[in-house]
Order: sequence, then C-alpha cells, then structure tokens
Amino acid sequence: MDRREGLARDITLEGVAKIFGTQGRLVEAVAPTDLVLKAGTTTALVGPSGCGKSTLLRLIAGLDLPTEGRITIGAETPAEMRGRAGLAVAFQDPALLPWRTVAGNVALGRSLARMPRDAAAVAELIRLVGLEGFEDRRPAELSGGMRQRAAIARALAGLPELLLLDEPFGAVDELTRDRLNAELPPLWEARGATAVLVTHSISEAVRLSDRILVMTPRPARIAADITVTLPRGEARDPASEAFRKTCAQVLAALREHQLPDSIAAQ
Ligand SMILES: Nc1ncnc2c1ncn2[C@@H]1O[C@H](COP(=O)(O)OP(=O)(O)OP(=O)(O)O)[C@@H](O)[C@H]1O
Repeated sequence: MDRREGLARDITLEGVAKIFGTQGRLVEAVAPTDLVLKAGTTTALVGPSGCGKSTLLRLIAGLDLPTEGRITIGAETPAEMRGRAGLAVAFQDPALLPWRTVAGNVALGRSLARMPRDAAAVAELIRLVGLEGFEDRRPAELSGGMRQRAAIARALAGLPELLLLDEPFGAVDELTRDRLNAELPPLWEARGATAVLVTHSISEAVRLSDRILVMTPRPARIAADITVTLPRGEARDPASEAFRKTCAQVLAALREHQLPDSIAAQ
C-alpha cells in the first residue's frame, strides 16, 4: 500500500477486550471498548498504574491479539500494517539490537521500512534525541533513558504512518524531556502521521495530544474523552491559563473516577 494513502486512515476498535489467563487466574485488562482514533491526530492514554493502558497500546500495535472484538487501521489489521513497517513502536523496554550501534539501530528503522540508506537522516534523528556523540555505542553502554531515546529515533526513522509510544520520555531528566516534548512531535505531526502515547504525566499529555483518554482502574474503560483545543507546537505554553485549565480538566476526570492522586499530581 502506498505510504501517502496510509496517512489518511483512522484506527477503529470494535468491542475490543483483553483477558489474560495466568496461573489459572483470569485478569481482565481491557473491558469491551469501541473507539475511533482519527488519522493524523495524537491521542494520550492516561490512568492509574496497571489499569491496562500498555495492553491497549500493544493490541493497537498488533503485538498482542484481543480476546474479543477487532482492530482495523483502514482496511488493514495492525499485524499487516506492522509487517510492512507502516507502524512503529517505542515501548518502555526498548528492544534495540544489542550487537548494533546506536546509528545501526536507528538505520534499521529505515531499512525495515524499505527506505534507502541515508546517513544524514540517521545523524539528524540521533541529534534530535540528544544522542550526538553516542552514534557508535552499543545499547549496553547507554543509560536506560538513552536507550529509550535511541528506540524513539529508530521508530521515527521509518517515517511510520502510525507511531505508538509507551511512556516515551519516562526515563529521561526533566530538561531533556522538555526539549524532546518540543522537538519530536513536529516530526510526526508535520507528515500527518497518527500517534498514540501512554503517559503518567498530565502536562505531557496536554502538551502533546489532540485528545486525552482517561482510563479507569483495571479493567481499562474510557472514563473521560477530552479534546485538547490548544494550538499545537510551541504555542502550547505550559504557563498559559488555557494550558492549566486543560490540565485541571484531566485531573478532575481522574479524581471523579477515584483514581490515585499519585498520577494526578505529576
Ligand atoms: N502478558 C500478560 N500476562 C498476564 N497479565 C498481564 C500481561 N500483561 C499485562 N497483564 C496484566 O494486565 C493488567 C494491565 O497491565 P498494563 O501493563 O496494560 O497496565 P498499564 O496501565 O500500562 O500499567 P503501567 O502504567 O504501570 O505501565 C495488569 O494487571 C497486568 O498485570
């Protein structure tokens, strides 16, 4: 399928539910969910730890199959889309190839998407995620936060139509996180790609997203569906009144559904 064609496709979840069976016990992680995520938008999933956010993201990524229901991205299943590198993931536990350098791992993002080699594009991504000078290091030589940034660079390298990020900036310091929050989203927004991210930070969700889905404690259900009407990009100033109001709206939704304040306070 043509990459440009792919950029205009919504993600549709119809009655999607996930139940895990472990040690003779059933764990309902995601309650039956209907949802349409519009192409070209960025959606944040927030909710208490263990509620099922990552599970939902893994289902959308095609890394796991729903127990019930189905997920389609246009006419494709997530697995089909992943098979042609139309979607890319950067998860908490970055699955970098240990024998490849940072540059080699990032370049892999391009080759998996069947894109020609482009050392300059790889170098630019490495610079953007703040890993300049570490191009020739292997994952074992990097900190957790650096590995996470290398995984984000690799995910972005293939110009995916759909980008799935699980706490992408969770293990990085505040200043770096602030810079990544400002500089990375334009890389997918400008191309009209769709993004879904899990975050524990309300302000990060408000900064990056067009829409915030507040999830209930497990099994995950959508407790609130909040549209972020602030302008995208740098204009989304965390110090502005409108920004703070949106954060307060998300916090109120978390409180209303009696979610722990540990996440709400961040
Ligand atoms: N492969 C699995 N097998 C069994 N249970 C699982 C599996 N993956 C997740 N679970 C369970 O499903 C529930 C939801 O987990 P999930 O990782 O989706 O939560 P989360 O909201 O992303 O949590 P966190 O914010 O802490 O990352 C948890 O109770 C977890 O123990």
